Order: sequence, then structure tokens, then C-alpha cells
Amino acid sequence: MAGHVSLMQGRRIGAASPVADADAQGLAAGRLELESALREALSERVGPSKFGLWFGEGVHLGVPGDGGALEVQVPSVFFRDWIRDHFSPSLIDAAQAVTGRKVELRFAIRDEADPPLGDVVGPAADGPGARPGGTITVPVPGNPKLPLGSPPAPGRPDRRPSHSPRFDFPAADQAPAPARPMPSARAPRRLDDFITGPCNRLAHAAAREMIASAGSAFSPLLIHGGVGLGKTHLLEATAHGLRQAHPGLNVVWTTAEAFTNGFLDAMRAGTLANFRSRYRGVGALAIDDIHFLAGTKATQGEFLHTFNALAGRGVPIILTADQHPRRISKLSDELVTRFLGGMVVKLESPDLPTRRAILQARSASRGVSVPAAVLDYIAEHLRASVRELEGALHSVIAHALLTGKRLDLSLAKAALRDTIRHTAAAIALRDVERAVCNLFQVEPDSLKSDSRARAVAYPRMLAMYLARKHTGAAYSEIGRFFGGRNHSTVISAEKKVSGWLRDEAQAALLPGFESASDLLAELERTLGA
Ligand SMILES: Nc1ncnc2c1ncn2[C@@H]1O[C@H](COP(=O)(O)OP(=O)(O)OP(=O)(O)O)[C@@H](O)[C@H]1O
Repeated sequence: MAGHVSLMQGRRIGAASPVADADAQGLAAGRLELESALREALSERVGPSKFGLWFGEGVHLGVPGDGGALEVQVPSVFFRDWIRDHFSPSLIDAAQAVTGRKVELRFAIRDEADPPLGDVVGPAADGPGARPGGTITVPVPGNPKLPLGSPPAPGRPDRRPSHSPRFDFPAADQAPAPARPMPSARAPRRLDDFITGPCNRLAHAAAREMIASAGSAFSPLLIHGGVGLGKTHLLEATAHGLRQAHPGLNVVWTTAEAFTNGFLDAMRAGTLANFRSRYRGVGALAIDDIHFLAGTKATQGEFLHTFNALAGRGVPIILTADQHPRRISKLSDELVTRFLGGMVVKLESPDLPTRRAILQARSASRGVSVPAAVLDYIAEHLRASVRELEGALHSVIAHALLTGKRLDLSLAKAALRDTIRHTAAAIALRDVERAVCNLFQVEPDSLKSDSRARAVAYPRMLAMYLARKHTGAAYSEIGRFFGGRNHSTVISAEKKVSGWLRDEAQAALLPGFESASDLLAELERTLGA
């Protein structure tokens, strides 16, 4: 592959120094063309599946003006370390093929709470494809050098049938039932049943990688996102996939609440040693709703020791949370750091085509033929979560069965009238204000004040943008509401936020969110928009 030159739009990129071209013209189009050529060259070198996993939407490649280093913009320290450790030679090689010269790599983290710049990796002296020597010093992911807890007990082979219920460990006498009752007889959810789209593709690919590598690629894998977006589905499917791919691996899948209750019961009963050796002896640990640990110090301490013991043995750990670890209040810094030491991926609300595909798959799996117009109607009207979508589909089918009527659009409209009226309830300016203030932890008065401090100016602009998009209020009304401003202020806020979305700029408005679109998605989810 070395020496390959990409052809983009019939133009040879590389020999005539297109980098200089793009820089000189300063054209965004040139940069895009270059990035797309780089991505193509890189994908050829690392293969499409690794490329999809590690160089998806959150990673950007670009050649900035200063010294011509290839800048790799990544969403987190973990991504930086992983890409630097595993793909530096391919990146350097791809960049050389595209630009016609050797370039350095520079890593930038698009997240304010992380260090702004990473290390610079020089091109290999002995030609593309060789590993740059000496400059990459990254601890082996999945095996961080963490203090060990008590010595781990040997893993026990898991001899349960694959249809064992979700809460299959610790034994029933050691911990109470999980928070949410799970039907014990149903088949486990699988990755193959998980419909992917831009909202969840990275999480799905990460789960696959976790299964294939049994945690040696990265660990922990933490999947976070709002209600009903598929966190538990992915956790369960990963646990199941690990069992299938690695027979004999003792995969434990439970909830943070069950872990907490088991721990408290063991303390009361004086059986802590037993509790510890069971958890610390597992072959893989999948824990749902890890945010449940927040607030209880003793349980967090216990979980930290469990985590350390497992990480010290390279045991794969998969976690879910309702939000980014940094945003889980009262979660200890030690746990946050450990969670961020692995791969953290967010599930977004599904877009229209994904919602449509989920409904199609669900009706097919139920063996019911649902007219396309009905699926479209549900997908267009229910946007917040997959659970809501599934619920709507089930009601429509149940309605048809119970009334004996034909399943068509008018039946669907009648069956979902209340649900949709409720979901589409008008969003008021005050709702926007509340959502923005809650997320940014600012007072409504400061949002309406004259302050131009970034901490209130950014939330204010986002609020105006959302108000315009969702409330139907006029510019002048929005301006009046947010501190007696005139309509042109609202227009310019709207333009500014649209610019952030277009350019993916303003990445670090709030720790825990990787981009402005991330933030807006969260706010829109809160608003039920
Ligand atoms: N991408 C998807 N493809 C197919 N089904 C999905 C998808 N995402 C979610 N589901 C289904 O939607 C329902 C809700 O998903 P799940 O229980 O995993 O959500 P969750 O994020 O864990 O929610 P909560 O925050 O309430 O725990 C489940 O039936 C799940 O199988």
C-alpha cells in the first residue's frame, strides 16, 4: 500500500503539494477534500471495520498551517492513546501517500476537560509502515496499572445455559432481585437484533470489538445515553456474545443496584469475604445503570476495589450509565478516572431512518405485516426513545387484534391519539429556559441578564436557538423573554449556533459533551422535541 496515491475528483492529490494548495487558498473545500482522501487512504490500510470503529464521526484528520503536521482530533484521552498506539504507522503512511511527504502526527482532544494537546509522534525514520520508535509510551489499554484489591479468586467456568436469566450471579441467596424485573424465559437480546444508525453505530461497533477481543482491545466499555435508547440491550448482547465467543468464560451480568444490595446484605450478614471473592473471581463483568452507585460511598469504595482487581487481571468490564461519567454527580473521582480510562460511547436518539428501520425489524420479528404508512406515521411522531417506538407499535397491533379491525393508518391514528398528543405537547419558552438552566446549572436570571460571560452567553444562545426551532415563537417574543433583547440578537444567536453545528466547532461548551450537536441533542431529549 506504501506509495499509493489517492485520486479525488479526477485530481491527483499529493505530488504537487496539495497541502500547500489548500493552505494557500484557505478553502474549507480543500480541507474537506484532503481529509476525505486521507480517510480513504487510511481505511485501505487499517481495514473498514477498524476504520469504522476508531475513525468514525468523532475523529477528524486535518493538516493545520503550523509545520504541516497531520492533526488527529479525537474525542477523548482514551481515543488518543489507542489511535496513537495502534494506528500511528498507518496514519503516517496514509498521510505520506496523500500529501507526497513525510508528516508528523499531532493529537488534539476535542474536550475541554481533558488536556488540550497530546504528544507529537514523528514519522518513522525507516519509511512508512514502520512503528515510530521511542515516542509512543502508552500503557496497555485494558490492563491499566491499578492497585490490586484482595487477590482474585480463580474464575469459574460458566456452565449455565445461554438462556439463563439476566441476573445470574451472585446466587439468589446472596443478592436480591434486580431493580427491573426481567422475563427469565426470553432469549437474550443479541447484537444482530440491534439496528444501527448514526446515533448508535459506534457503540455497536465497540460492543462487537469487546466481544471479539474479550477486553484486550479496551476495557471498560461504558455506554451512556438517555432512557430507552438501547443501553441494556447492548450490555446484555455483549455479555451474551462474550459467552458464546469464549465458552467457559464466567460472564456476570447484573445491575449496580443489585451489586449495592448484595454488598449491603453481605455486610449485614458478615459474608463480605464471600461476596468479594465471587465478584473478583469473574471472567467478565457487565453492570447496568452504574450511576446507581453514585452517592453511596461505601458501595463505591467496594466497586472500586472490585474494578481494580478485575482490571488488574485484564478482565473485560462493560458498563452502562444514564449520562457521561463526568456528569454523574457524587460519583467518586477514582471511579470517574477509571471509567474514562476505557472507551466511553454515547447513544443518541435515533434519527428518522433508524426509527423506521427499528419498527420494520420489530414488526417482522413479531410476524406481523404492518403497512408502510403506519410505520412511517409512528416513526415520524415518536422520536425520543426506542422503547417509546416499540410501545407504540405494540399498541397499534394490540388495537387491531382486540377490535378485529384492519391494521391501517386510521386505526394507528386512533390507537395513538393520546400518546402522540401527549408527546407532541407544545414546548413553551419556559420549558426551554428550564432545560438549558438545568443542564448548564445557571440561574434563569443570569440567562436573562446582560452578562456576556461565556458561562451564560453560550447557554443563552442555545436557548434562543432551541426556542426558535421548537416553540414557534417569533424572534421578537424570544428576545423579550430572554432579557428584553431585540429580534436581531435572536437572529444572530440562531446563526451562531447553526454555524457551530455546521462546522462542528465549539466542541467544549460543557464538560461531558463532545460537540454542540451533542449538547443540543441532550436538550431536545429533555424537551421531548
Ligand atoms: N437500535 C436498536 N435496535 C433494536 N432495538 C432496540 C434498539 N435500541 C433499543 N432497542 C430496544 O428498545 C427497548 C429499550 O432498550 P433498552 O432497555 O436497552 O434501553 P435503555 O437505554 O437501557 O433504557 P433505560 O435507560 O430505561 O434503562 C428494548 O426493547 C431494546 O431491545
